[in-house]
Amino acid sequence: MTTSPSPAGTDAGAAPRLQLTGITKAYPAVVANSEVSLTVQPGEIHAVLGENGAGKSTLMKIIYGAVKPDAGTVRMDGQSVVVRNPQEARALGIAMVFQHFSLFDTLTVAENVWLGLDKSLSLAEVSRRIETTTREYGLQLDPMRPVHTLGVGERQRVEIVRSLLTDPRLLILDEPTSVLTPQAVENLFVTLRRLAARGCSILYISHKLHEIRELCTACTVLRGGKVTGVCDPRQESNASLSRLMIGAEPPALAHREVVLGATVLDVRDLSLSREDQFGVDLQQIALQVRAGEVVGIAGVSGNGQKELLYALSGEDTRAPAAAIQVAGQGAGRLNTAQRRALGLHFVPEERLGRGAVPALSLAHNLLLTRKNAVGRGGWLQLHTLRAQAAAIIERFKVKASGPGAAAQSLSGGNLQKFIVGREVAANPALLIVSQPTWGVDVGAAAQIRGEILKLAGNGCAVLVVSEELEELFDICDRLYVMAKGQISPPLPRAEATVALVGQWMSGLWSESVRTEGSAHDQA
Ligand SMILES: Nc1ncnc2c1ncn2[C@@H]1O[C@H](COP(=O)(O)OP(=O)(O)OP(=O)(O)O)[C@@H](O)[C@H]1O
Repeated sequence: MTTSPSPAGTDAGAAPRLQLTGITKAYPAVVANSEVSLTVQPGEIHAVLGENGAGKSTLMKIIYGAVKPDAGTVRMDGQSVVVRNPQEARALGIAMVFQHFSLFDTLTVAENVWLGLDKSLSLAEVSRRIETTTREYGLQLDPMRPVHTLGVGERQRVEIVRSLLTDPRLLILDEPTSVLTPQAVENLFVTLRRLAARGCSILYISHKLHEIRELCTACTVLRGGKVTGVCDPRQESNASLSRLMIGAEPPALAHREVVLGATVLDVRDLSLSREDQFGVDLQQIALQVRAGEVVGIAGVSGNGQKELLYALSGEDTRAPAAAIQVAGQGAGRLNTAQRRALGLHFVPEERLGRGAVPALSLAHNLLLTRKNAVGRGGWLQLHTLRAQAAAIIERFKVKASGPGAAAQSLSGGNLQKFIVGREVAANPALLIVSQPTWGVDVGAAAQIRGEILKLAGNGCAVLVVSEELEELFDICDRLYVMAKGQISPPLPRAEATVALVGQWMSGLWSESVRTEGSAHDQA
């Protein structure tokens, strides 16, 4: 263990809320943290910034007692502590919102929150507190909903509310805003500033540089497991933060000429009743995507996107055949494999579980969506699989020990790059992708968006479902907005403004279509 001074350069006075010194953690294939020092003052909102695989999540899990460091010391309020598990962390007043959720699907929101608290409160009291907290912080959440009926954005809200209820002294948020709408992000920031003003320190991981500059007053940058800089993000630009983090600025997206081909996805009058009590009924959905264009679906999660994606991907086969046409064929009743045979490839929003099997190698994970390495008699051509996985790793710059690495050993952003890469590299005729750059760093986000545009340039029809308006504005030629199970008329990119799309997110498109220009933000 070392006793090197804090790198933050903050002056003495009250002891730092958290002080890490010389934290090191090695995995067989990589040193995830190497001699990391980090100091967080009471009431400080401190960003941890770094490219995918830089070691941010590992460091946070060490603070929270979920991963044991090989070396280094942790001090809370000047006292040396050894946090052996999350219970001990919570006893010290440390709360954490994870990048991957740790919720029980079959239980309700209130039951999940209750499980994470000490059991001095009754379930009814926990439900009441959830209602008060969600109201106070403007986070919509029904305590009685079973978690399996929630979209990812809503699940994230459960995790955030669960942490808030513990009244933490140090709150760790690992990419909390990846699936929140701009309004929800603003609400969250109000919450976090209020918490900080009360003296709670916050460690904030995000790949969104403008958020870090808006919210955080200190920032530690990691690269390859080492601290490469400590700065005040308010004094930095997006470009300078990018340089600190990846050594360069992300490349600008190349502008492209859109050459439209035939309609590849044609959804007409698609109505489906919800399959569970808390789902959303799809009502008369109509949308088209032509070869060569990128079409976006904006909207707050939980407005039918999940149900629509299930119906489009073939996980739900209840739609009338003609309601979903893929490449001119009625596909409503086809399963996922049959739709894939028509050229439809799909990237779901949940990376682990639906997008990848965590315990399997990257090479074997290819088998989920492609069969070209399965030989006659069903024998696997392992060398072909490996070579395909290696090509994706290389092309999408996925940080992994190789094609044999288990999906769960990858950092969140690197797994996302691999899954998107797997589907893009399959050269689909129709790519449907949900939250394409969720959790990836600025360099990788630019790369994934570039690959999506290139695919469209080569004649692929692309449908992107995203809660990030900026992303949709960046890559889409047309936009639809989903609200309450319905879909808006298409909106050309040139006519889409944040205010108008915000208004449509509350389902108010018929009014703005009638009284053009009267849009004001009601979302
Ligand atoms: N359980 C594990 N087994 C093996 N390697 C691991 C494990 N957990 C993390 N790693 C490796 O440690 C490195 C750091 O991962 P970590 O998840 O901390 O990165 P990160 O900065 O949070 O990335 P991201 O922004 O993509 O979430 C990566 O190379 C990752 O593959």
